[in-house]
Amino acid sequence: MFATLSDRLTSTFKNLRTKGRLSEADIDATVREIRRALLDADVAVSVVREFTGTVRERALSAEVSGALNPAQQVVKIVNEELVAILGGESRGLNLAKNPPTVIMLAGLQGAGKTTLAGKLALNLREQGHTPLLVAADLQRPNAVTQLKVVGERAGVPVYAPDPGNQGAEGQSGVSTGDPVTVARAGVETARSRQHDVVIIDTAGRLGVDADLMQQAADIRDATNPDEILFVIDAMIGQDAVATAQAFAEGVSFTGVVLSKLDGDARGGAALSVARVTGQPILFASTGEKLTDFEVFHPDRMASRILDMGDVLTLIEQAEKAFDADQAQDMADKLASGKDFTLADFLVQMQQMRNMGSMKKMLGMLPGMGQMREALDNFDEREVDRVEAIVRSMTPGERENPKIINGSRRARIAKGSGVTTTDVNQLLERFAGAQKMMKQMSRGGGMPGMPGMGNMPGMGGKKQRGRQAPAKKNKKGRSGNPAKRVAEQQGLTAGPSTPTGSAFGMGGAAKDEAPLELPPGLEKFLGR
Ligand SMILES: Nc1nc2c(ncn2[C@@H]2O[C@H](COP(=O)(O)OP(=O)(O)OP(=O)(O)O)[C@@H](O)[C@H]2O)c(=O)[nH]1
Repeated sequence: MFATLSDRLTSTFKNLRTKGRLSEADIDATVREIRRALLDADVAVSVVREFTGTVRERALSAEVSGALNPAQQVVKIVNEELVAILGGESRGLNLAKNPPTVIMLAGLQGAGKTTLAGKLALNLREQGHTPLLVAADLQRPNAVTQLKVVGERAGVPVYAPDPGNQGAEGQSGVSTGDPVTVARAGVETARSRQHDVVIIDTAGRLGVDADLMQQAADIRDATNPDEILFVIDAMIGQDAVATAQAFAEGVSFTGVVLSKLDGDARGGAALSVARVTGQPILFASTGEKLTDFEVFHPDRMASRILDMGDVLTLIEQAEKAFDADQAQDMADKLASGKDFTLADFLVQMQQMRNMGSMKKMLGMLPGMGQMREALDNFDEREVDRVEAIVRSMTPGERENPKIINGSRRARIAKGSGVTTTDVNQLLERFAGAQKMMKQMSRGGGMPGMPGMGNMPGMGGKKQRGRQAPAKKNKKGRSGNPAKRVAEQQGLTAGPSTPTGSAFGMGGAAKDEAPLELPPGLEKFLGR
């Protein structure tokens, strides 16, 4: 995602001086590089012009402040302007006062609407809503079946016209051939069956055409949606703007969903659409699986583009995947001085797996752009191999790896289909990690990371009482201290994942000094 743009921008900033003042020539040279990088990433020309104009103006008039050196000042400006073109503030879905909330999806063929319908439905269901999917894409022969499959995976019912022309889900009088009638009947069904959200999947076409727009507009008029989400493939490059404008005029959408953000596309659509249409990007689709779905936050996306990581999204995904009680039990166990065992490691690994692709997760850490090659070469199967090795051990061996002698190692290797060297390496690495964990739980801090032992929540002091799982409180603020501080400051928080807490690591405390720049950026600029 934005790999090339990210590399180009970060290498531009690296060349900036960190002392003295930037001359006009320095700023012009930097702005030129930024312009090229954005154009090469397929960002719309009008957006690039506006963006670079503002950055130049602000960089020229920036006061030299004691807190930031000139390079940091430019990065800060670019970061803020990126957030602005990505839409500034993020907003959630507009939910109807009188349910059901009607959400209509629109976009070109293959944009990812049907897939998105399933992802959104799952996401809403997980939040306690009771969505109903409506198959109003009757253009493509397989679209209804596809939505049914997606609905089944998401655990969400689908209202679809009956192929036998008996109507949808046994209802009579619904023609298979009329998407407007199906959409209207779908909303009525949702109302009568008390679904609080209806998601209407509509047909796409290869290109923008009058029929497509008319059909979308007719469905809109028949169902009066609370949200019309325009789904756009982030890989379509410069066509994004014309397509978005056509849909904005044709159906007047209220929000954008970027799909296929996982591709190594240049990603220009992401950076152009919100600005050009004036409508916010609400969600991002980042893969083919139902869980490859994110709420879009302009500030976090800007942070990723500038290789400053996206630790908040990482934390949220961890919160979803991790069992808070299990994590707390682990923290308690370590704080009481007990060893972290291979059985614990297995549990941790399973929870990590629930978070999805390791590569994607690692990519959200600050500075990972500089390790892209290593990341690209990261073999997800390595995790499978490690798990297979641990699973081939007996419970006794997992509790006490010291008993694993030569013959046991050979047996484990055979059982897991690896070599004895692989088993040896894993045991060595594990012994090192176990030692580190012990040191941390005694308050010695993390080896090689001076001062971390003094961080709040770190070290051997047992936290009093059970820590509440990192969920939002009644005011909608995060229960996670690091996240709460970040929310208050509008910044990306330092690492404090449930895995972290499982290892006895807390996060930033509430009374910590305010950060001026996201931690990733500070690290990147060597502050
Ligand atoms: N890599 C990737 N593939 C995606 C993503 N979203 C959708 N796809 C794939 O893109 C293809 C088209 O997605 P659909 O959801 O069928 O698109 P659609 O907009 O409903 O298409 P029509 O019904 O023909 O209008 C499918 O193969 C999906 O698996 C994504 O975020 N990342």
